Amino acid sequence: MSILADNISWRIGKKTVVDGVSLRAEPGKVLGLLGPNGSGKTSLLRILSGLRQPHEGSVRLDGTDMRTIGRRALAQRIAFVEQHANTTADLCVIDVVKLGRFPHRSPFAGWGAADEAAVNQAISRAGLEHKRHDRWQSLSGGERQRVHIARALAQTPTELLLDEPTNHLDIHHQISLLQLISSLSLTCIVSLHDLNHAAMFCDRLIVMNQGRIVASGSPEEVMTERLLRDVFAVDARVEASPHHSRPHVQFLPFQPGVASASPHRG
Ligand SMILES: Nc1ncnc2c1ncn2[C@@H]1O[C@H](COP(=O)(O)OP(=O)(O)OP(=O)(O)O)[C@@H](O)[C@H]1O
Repeated sequence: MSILADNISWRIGKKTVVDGVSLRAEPGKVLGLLGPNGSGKTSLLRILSGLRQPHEGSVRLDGTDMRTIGRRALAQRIAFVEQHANTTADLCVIDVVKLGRFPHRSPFAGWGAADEAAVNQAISRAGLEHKRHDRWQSLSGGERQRVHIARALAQTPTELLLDEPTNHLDIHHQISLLQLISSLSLTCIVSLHDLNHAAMFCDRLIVMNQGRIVASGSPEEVMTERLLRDVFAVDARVEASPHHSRPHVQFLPFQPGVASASPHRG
């Protein structure tokens, strides 16, 4: 067991954004978080990362209530790559990645061999060796995204949470990032919009709608034509891929003259 959320809810004003969510994320497995825009994925990830307290329910890390774990101890084990992460300071790639070591360093300890190894491995895994001395401001959106992922890996977390990490990446880097995530022996929770990538690389999937979990299970159990119609308001055919045997979704065009029902949001 690694992350266990029990019946958590979070509200803003009168709106319940996360509504009675329970989940379990396990070491060495990738849990995919799916759902239409505004269904509560980011809000849930912020709670699971400890950035936000749920109004109801609890999150446990290896059985310990997260509220009783100090900020530094939390930062030593959970890395969270947010969707619109930015860095305004005038830093180079290597400096941003080094920030990932911050939770592990004491004020009196110098930069050690473990720090150096973690940063180098993270830079290499994110495919950024040739960019390590480039300035942050000179990077493209996708390169910046990969630097944030490298910073999270340099943190050497046991839990890695990523909010739409493939957003700005070209297809090569999307696939290589998801392959990297699925090869790590960490507890990973990743929100994704690409349903085929989710089916290919996640061990289990959770689908959210209006703050609630409406489906969970293996990609085969979750990725059904009915769910795609009911939750995402798309007509699609789902078949086992002959190449990787996971479900593969083929989307059909909306019928002319038939208004597509957009997913219902609160
Ligand atoms: N701080 C906030 N103030 C007001 N509304 C908020 C706040 N945080 C979240 N919400 C609302 O809660 C809902 C869920 O937002 P959230 O960002 O968690 O959804 P999401 O599933 O990650 O969406 P997307 O796929 O578009 O990134 C949205 O309607 C959003 O506007």
